[in-house]
Amino acid sequence: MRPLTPADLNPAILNVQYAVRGELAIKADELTEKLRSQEHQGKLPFKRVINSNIGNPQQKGLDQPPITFTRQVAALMEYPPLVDIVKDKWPVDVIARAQELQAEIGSVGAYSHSKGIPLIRKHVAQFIAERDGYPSDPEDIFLTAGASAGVALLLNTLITPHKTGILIPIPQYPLYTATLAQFNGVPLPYHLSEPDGWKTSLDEIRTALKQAETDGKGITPRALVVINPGNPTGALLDQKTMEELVWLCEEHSLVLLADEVYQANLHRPTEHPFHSFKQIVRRLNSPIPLVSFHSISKGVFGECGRRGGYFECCNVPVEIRALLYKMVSVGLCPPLSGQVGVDCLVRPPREGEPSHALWKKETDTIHAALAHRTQLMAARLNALPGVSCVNAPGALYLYPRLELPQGAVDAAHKLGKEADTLYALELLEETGICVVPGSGFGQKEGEHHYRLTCLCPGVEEYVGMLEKFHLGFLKKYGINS
Ligand SMILES: Cc1ncc(COP(=O)(O)O)c(C=O)c1O
Repeated sequence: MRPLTPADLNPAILNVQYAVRGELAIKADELTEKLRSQEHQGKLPFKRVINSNIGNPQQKGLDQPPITFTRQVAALMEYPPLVDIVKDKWPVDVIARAQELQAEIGSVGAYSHSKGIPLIRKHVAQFIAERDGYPSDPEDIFLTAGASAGVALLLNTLITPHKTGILIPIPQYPLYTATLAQFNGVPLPYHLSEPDGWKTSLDEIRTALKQAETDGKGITPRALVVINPGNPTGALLDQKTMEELVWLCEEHSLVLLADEVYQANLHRPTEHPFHSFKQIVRRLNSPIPLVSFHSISKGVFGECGRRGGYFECCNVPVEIRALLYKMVSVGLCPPLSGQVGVDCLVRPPREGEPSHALWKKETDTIHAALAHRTQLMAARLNALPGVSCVNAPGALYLYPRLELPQGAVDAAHKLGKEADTLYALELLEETGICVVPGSGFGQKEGEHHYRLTCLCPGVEEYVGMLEKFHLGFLKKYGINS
């Protein structure tokens, strides 16, 4: 029998790249294994690997605690007889919530409706209506296994192979480039403006559209992806830019895909508030098709392993919604534990309810820690020679820019790598800190960045390690004069 080789596989799969779990993450796993083995005891220059490469808040070593309310409801959903043990100990609103969901769902071990449990979709619609001040229809809501599943479904649905252009921001979360590669979509990159705090530039988008029109490849631009708050940049869109983006979608008949998974991660909400695209589209009375994504993975909820999220369709014709329903039904249903998580996300305890005080204390503490770390890390990174870093107002990341010595660029090229990859690899080998090089998110030729999360506890020690490494790296490769 002839052996199976990668050449036998779907070539689109071979083109998929996903840096967040790429070379650096693989190396980090190897180092974690080494730290565990007797043979390498004491031989590495650090005691633990710090996973700063991925927004995984509850990861071991980062230790962001789960929200008690969510876990109590989830526990009762998993094992309803638990109520006999906890009924005098846990708040009555937790028990009432779990019983309400049990009455609707039955066992979390059963398949549900393919779009998700109707009652939970109703709660999502109520959450959206309250957030935006405009009604939302539960029939427009699809619960998903995280936002990623929704994004993949929409891209797969919109793409006619090799002909469909999807406008994506650069830098971007590599879910988009990876999924476009998988489904043979054509990325139409538009650059965010770093000197303006990673602002979204309409001119850049128009340039990308013009290029698609004139390059003779017959690409039809079909959708505009906007990530707000941004990953990896943490930038937030202002309402004026959002309005202009909606009009641009009208002008070019584009579907707007609004990735809003970081909507609750706001470090300076008075100065940089979040506005949903749904609100802007409704306020402008715009007819553009909009699909917006949200998730239980981020915010202060951080339940990313539970795989829960939703998307809302707005101005999407009923027959297209029906096609989406057909496609999700092929996968049967999103995980029930994720759906329960979505219910807790969109229906937290209200003021006056017994669980509210603890919920507020826990969520306030996490928000404050994320904001503090972001602020401190940005200030300290900015004080380093050859580093400039936008002090991100949102999301879970910083995306510092590096001016690297020519010696480092040359050394990296000899290894067939980008200089920021070399920087990230050496950072990992010397300190155990795992970050993602900017090449994984897209950047302009000759630029270097890396993305790190603001999820690491012990921020003073952590940033101290980054500083020491950076100065040593500049010395090793010769500081540019
Ligand atoms: C911008 C963005 N969208 C979507 C996702 C995927 O989130 P989920 O865990 O809900 O699939 C992420 C995860 O990091 C993200 O950063």
